[in-house]
Amino acid sequence: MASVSGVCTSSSSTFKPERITSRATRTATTASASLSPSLRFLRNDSASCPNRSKLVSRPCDRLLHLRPTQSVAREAPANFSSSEVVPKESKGLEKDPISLWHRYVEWLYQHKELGLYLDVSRIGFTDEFFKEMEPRFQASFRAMEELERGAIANPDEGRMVGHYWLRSSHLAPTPFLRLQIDKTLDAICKFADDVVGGKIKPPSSPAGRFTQILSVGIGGSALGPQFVAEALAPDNPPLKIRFIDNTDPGGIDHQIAQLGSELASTLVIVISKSGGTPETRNGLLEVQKAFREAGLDFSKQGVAITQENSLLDNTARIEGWLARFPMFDWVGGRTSEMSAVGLLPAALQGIDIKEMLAGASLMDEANRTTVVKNNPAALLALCWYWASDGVGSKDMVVLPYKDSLLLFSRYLQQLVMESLGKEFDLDGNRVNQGLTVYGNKGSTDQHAYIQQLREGVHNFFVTFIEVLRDRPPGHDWELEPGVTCGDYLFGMLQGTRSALYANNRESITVTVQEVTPRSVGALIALYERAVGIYASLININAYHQPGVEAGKKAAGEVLALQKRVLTVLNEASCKEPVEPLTPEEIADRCHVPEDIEMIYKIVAHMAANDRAIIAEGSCGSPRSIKIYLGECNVDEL
Ligand SMILES: O=P(O)(O)OC[C@H]1O[C@](O)(CO)[C@@H](O)[C@@H]1O
Repeated sequence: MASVSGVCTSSSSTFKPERITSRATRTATTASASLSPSLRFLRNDSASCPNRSKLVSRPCDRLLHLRPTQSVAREAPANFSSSEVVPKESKGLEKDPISLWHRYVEWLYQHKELGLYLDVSRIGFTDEFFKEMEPRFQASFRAMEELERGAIANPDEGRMVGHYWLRSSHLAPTPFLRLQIDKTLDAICKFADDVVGGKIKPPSSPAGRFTQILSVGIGGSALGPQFVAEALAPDNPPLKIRFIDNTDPGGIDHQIAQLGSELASTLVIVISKSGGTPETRNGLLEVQKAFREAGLDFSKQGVAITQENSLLDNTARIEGWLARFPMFDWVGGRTSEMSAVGLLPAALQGIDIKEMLAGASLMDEANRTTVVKNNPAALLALCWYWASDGVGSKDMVVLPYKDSLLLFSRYLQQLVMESLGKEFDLDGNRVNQGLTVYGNKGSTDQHAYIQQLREGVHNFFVTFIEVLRDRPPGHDWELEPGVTCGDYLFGMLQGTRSALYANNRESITVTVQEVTPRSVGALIALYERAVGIYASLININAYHQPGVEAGKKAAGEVLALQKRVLTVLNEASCKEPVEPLTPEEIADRCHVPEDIEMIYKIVAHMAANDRAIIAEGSCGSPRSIKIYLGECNVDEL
């Protein structure tokens, strides 16, 4: 790969993962030993689960049977003895501090070069569980290996899944793909260097160079860049970034208004893999309108990141936009942070993208070992499976104790939930799988919902993200004798971890030295692989999102219905005198009486936006209203 100077500082690295080993006697928790007989049956009795011994591809039926038990627990009345309904894993966690210390040391994973640690000691999986899962992990490692070799790992869409190649192009299955990856990276670096260096400049800005980025995209075409900008952008980046990630006109207006006269020095990056996502298209049209109104030529400031020949790509090509970068068919939106989607905005903000790639590559390498205890992604998947019974029975609360990692949980929400939340498994069985992710940051959340986590409904496990370095060297000070501000943050994390565990709430802790491009790249890669391994354990396709289509289709139907409503209203409004209509009358004239409720909502929305007038009644009593259009459009009659 050509090395590029400037914003794309090149880095080389060698990899040597290392596990902290200990001669201390292993004392894993014996959670199951102290469970009631029936609860122990639920967790450990493999004889009762015929599939258990040959668990290669689907969650054990026995585990699926946990769902009713848990809904009983949630719905139990206040006077119901909680000990009768508390799920099995909330009991019997190891509490002896010395045994816990041994468990901590025994299971602690360290990646020396990345300065990353993974502590799974506060998840109560047993040795038996670990052994039972081993063959399934070996199967998932084989699946990951095939995926990396270019297998069609997304069978529904007939696609390869190649986000791992983006940071190690030599692994791409064909020379053509390798070339595509390397060429794109070089093009990103060159473009970013030229923009930051002022070689590529906006045509009519007094600043004489680009000062702002407006990123238009949604889902995987926004969440990674948002997370990385928050985590890594310097205090004074060469270009500041803001996002339009919705079709909310108010939000779009706000972003454009905030840019003000700097619109003239704004680089607009429109990101959409498919190139046809309505929210992104709308954002683009709104921004183009703002450019027109400001007398600016959008094409000189517009950049597209999309698949070749998509609608967006063709638009950008025909209109002669400033630049176009490819998204590859084999990279999914939610795993696209290391493609042009994430790398271009990052490089433009002065973030060292080669370090991000190096961190991800090192993490991928570590996750290729087939020894579960030495494989951090597998350890995460193991914990998720244990904590949520392999069926998502518990939610994953992600708590980074670092402001700059605020958006990590939001980023993970899509990565995990769009990947794992599936109705059917790969064999076509209805499984309704998933793993719910939420969280913001510590210690802030301690003053919000952690009260419930400690004492309320026990439907979660926590992942703490710890950052050891509080501030850059030389900036720290003691705000009271012997104690810094960062010590408080550290204390809050450790205190919460202990307090939750004391109340049988399990947790994982991921620790990094600092928030750097390298550690952020590694974190992304860690979770991408954990999702892949976990998906394989539960036998689902992590790389498609059929469920999203239903909402998109329904939205399209609403808009089609609105057009029919407008036609009917226009006809009535062109009459002399004007004929205001009730929702029922509109529904009848549209020949869809069954859509009356939606028609009411459509006219109420139109009235709220001065596009229709309520002649009689009020929206509080839907049957009472009569509505017409303020203007009659004769051309449409
Ligand atoms: O990049 P696109 O094609 O605009 O899609 C945006 C997002 O929409 C989805 O397809 C569905 O919500 C996501 O998977 C994707 O990240």
